[in-house]
Amino acid sequence: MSTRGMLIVLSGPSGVGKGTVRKAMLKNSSIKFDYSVSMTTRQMRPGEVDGVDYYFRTNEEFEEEIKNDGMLEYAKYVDHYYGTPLKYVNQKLDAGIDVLLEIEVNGAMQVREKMPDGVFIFLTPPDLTSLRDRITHRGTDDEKTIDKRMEKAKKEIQMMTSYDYAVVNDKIPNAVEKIEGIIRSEHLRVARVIDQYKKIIGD
Ligand SMILES: Nc1nc2c(ncn2[C@@H]2O[C@H](COP(=O)(O)OP(=O)(O)O)[C@@H](O)[C@H]2O)c(=O)[nH]1
Ligand SMILES: Nc1ncnc2c1ncn2[C@@H]1O[C@H](COP(=O)(O)OP(=O)(O)O)[C@@H](O)[C@H]1O
Repeated sequence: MSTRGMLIVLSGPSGVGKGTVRKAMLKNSSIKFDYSVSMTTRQMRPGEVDGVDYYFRTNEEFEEEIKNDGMLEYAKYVDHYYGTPLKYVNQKLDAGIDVLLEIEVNGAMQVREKMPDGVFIFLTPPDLTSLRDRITHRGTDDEKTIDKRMEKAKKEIQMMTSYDYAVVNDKIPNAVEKIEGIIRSEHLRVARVIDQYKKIIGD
């Protein structure tokens, strides 16, 4: 029997660099995992692709998924729904593949309830000024939305205490290296590997 995959939850305020760090890990890292594409009702940004960046859905479609118990978790964030389709996550974990979720804090806390053996990592900015700079520099939000995201960011950073690990995204390679270290160590936890030793130590 193959060991079940590990669920890795990466959260952090909007603009901290979650997507950038995740893409860097998928591209270069020796760490293997699948990324769970989220569903959202927000508008597609230029360059985004349906099914790759998000599954872009209408409010009605999203609410139908919720009703059918199709979501592992979901939250409203700056007036839009965001959520994790449950089926994909379970399929991958059952196949022994690690899955990474990149989600905001309310959703992460729902996952904690349902899948407590996940690994919960909070990505933080070096400071609030650089967070604002990154969101502004990304050029995807107007001033009003940036203000909303910054207000939300302060509250989100307070939620850091509910996570297992905190990683500062000062430089992308540093953050990637730290997250890789966390994942490697988590794979060695006795609780995760004990099944492989049952033949030696008995039940
Ligand atoms: N709860 C939850 N949050 C999500 C999900 N997908 C994305 N988010 C979060 O929703 C917030 C807004 O996402 P988005 O509009 O793409 O902005 P960006 O992540 O700041 O580029 C971010 O904090 C995301 O991490 C999801 O499936 N569930
Ligand atoms: N370590 C970093 N230093 C400087 N800029 C960064 C860093 N990480 C990400 N960025 C930039 O910050 C902006 C927001 O990053 P993004 O990955 O979209 O954040 P998130 O997914 O958390 O909303 C992007 O323009 C990205 O290039």
